[in-house]
Amino acid sequence: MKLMLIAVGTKMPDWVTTAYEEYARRFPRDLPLDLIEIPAGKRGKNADIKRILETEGEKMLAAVPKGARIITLEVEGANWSSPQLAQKLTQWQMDGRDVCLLVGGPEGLAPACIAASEGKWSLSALTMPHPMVRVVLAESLYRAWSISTNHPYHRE
Ligand SMILES: C[S@@+](CC[C@H](N)C(=O)[O-])C[C@H]1O[C@@H](n2cnc3c(N)ncnc32)[C@H](O)[C@@H]1O
Repeated sequence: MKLMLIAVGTKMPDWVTTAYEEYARRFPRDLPLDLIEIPAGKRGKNADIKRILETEGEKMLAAVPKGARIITLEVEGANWSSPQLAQKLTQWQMDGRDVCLLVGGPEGLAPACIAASEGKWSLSALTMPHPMVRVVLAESLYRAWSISTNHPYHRE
């Protein structure tokens, strides 16, 4: 099984890329965390935000492999503790389907992505900038993996 982070936004600041890769590179071979960046639509003065969101959503869903489980990152989703996330990760691994984690852009996720979601995950009740979400998500999943494998990274 693989984890795929499908996120709106390219050209992240260096600190985001460095921090994200610091965690992403730690995942084991049998559970890689792959990143697919979806270019954000141009948000000019008279931009049609609804259309931009729809286009971003279409591109995100097109990047999801057939049969994969879609988890959307949403402020109003469910809060999972690290041990709960570790349980979810173990269940997902047993189930064998790839897991796609969808992170929206400045206006959030397209309705089509939310409709396709099999689980809504909130990292916090606070709204975070989408570059920050990548970093917190990668660390949280890495910690969950470390709990599920008794790796010493996670200490109570
Ligand atoms: C800047 S936020 C979008 C804010 C937008 N006003 C909204 O309500 O969705 C960009 C993306 O980051 C993710 N995000 C931001 N904060 C989050 C949180 N606390 N938990 C989970 N995902 C979050 C969501 O996927 C969101 O679509």
